[in-house]
Amino acid sequence: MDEIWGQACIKLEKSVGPNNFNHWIKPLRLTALEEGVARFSSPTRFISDWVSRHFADDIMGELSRHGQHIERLRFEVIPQEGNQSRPANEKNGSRPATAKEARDVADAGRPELGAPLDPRFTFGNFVVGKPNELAHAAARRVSEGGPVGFNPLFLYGGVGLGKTHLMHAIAHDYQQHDPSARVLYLSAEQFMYRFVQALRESTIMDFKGMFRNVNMLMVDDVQFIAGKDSTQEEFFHTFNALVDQGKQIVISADRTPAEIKGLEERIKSRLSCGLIVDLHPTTYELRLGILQAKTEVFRHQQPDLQIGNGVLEFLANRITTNVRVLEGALQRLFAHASLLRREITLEVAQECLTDILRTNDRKISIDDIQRKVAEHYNIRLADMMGPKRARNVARPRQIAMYLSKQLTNRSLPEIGRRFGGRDHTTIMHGVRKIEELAGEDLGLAEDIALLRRQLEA
Ligand SMILES: Nc1ncnc2c1ncn2[C@@H]1O[C@H](COP(=O)(O)OP(=O)(O)OP(=O)(O)O)[C@@H](O)[C@H]1O
Repeated sequence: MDEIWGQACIKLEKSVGPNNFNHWIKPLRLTALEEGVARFSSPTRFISDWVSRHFADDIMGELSRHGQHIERLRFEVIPQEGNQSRPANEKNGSRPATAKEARDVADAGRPELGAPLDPRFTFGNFVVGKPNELAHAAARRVSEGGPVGFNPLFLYGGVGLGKTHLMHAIAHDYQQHDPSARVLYLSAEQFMYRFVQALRESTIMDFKGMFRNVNMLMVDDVQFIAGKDSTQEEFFHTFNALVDQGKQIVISADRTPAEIKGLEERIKSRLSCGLIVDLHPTTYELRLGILQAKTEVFRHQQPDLQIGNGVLEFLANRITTNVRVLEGALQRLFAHASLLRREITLEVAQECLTDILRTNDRKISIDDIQRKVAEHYNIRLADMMGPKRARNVARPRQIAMYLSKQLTNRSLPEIGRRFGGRDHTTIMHGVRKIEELAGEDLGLAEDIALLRRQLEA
């Protein structure tokens, strides 16, 4: 049995990755193979549930490749010593989940319990620049293992700036330095989900055992547990138990611990004990660096990819919100280029990314639009807001309404207010009218395209 399982394990470690393997599959023992059923012993129910949900196909496939025809897995929980006892430094028991927590779990349906690591999120693929150099250096230091002067490492920053990427990179490298190390990475939402599930299924000791047995715990988006009292409490105990054992903790959030409303003071102070570093909004240079690096990778797969001069610079200039959007834009351009087998020129990029560019364009204001349109049609700026209904005034006003809708993030009522307190239905009518007319009148369509280009320049 041990030999068959040993051989299957060699393959499984490759197919599910070392982190998943060490966490979930390694603790299992194959005890019997009979009538299409593989029987295992597992130290906790948590592990067996997880394995049957996530890795059953891999295991059955692997065993079948070794001459066994396996259709089902069965688990018997045989607790290892210490798993049933309450951890020594745990003074409080677990509070029952609050109604809100139970509801959140129910609302989430049946979310994935685990969080596999993304193989693309490595240090090698992380572009370092001024805004993220400190976070990167701290992450590198933690990933080397050994005693680290700061625990936890708390990474924070706005959406899509690389927090998750850095956390996965830490986990990859840490695991590489010590392949037997157990790294547990999950989002705060998953932490809550697992906690509530453990309460419901009376497996809380397994839950505690699982979390206290890791070498490194990484919790992403910790702001999620704000206001969730029982989860916070459990998190607090887990945190303390690990820190007491000298285990490294890495946390991420969208703001500093002090700024997370609804987070208990004692947790805020614990989270602030280590090193708090932020990922600043990207600069033009960093965005360009990221675009160049990603283009380089893509060029390896598709050597004939042609990107015209200035396209990457244009994207770095115009898409300033977050790296995820920047990546999405680039992916779309690559897909476009490989389908049409055409060089990506500046014009192609502009056309292909109109929607992304539009929502990213914060620089265009309704004021700019009104001014530009008034100037173009030679009417007074005041006529944009005024009541005149003569066509030579009303039409440009509608064009300005249309462009305001297209080029800014303003809602119809907001646009209405900026056009002399008009109702949102008037704005909607104006927008539709222009869409309709532009479909029939080439001159008007060209006028609009010209205005748009001038505004976007
Ligand atoms: N410096 C960087 N170099 C290369 N890729 C980056 C960099 N920063 C971010 N990315 C990429 O941008 C995308 C978004 O990053 P990530 O998911 O890590 O953001 P996040 O800060 O965790 O966002 P959220 O707040 O939404 O969780 C990922 O695909 C990531 O690889």
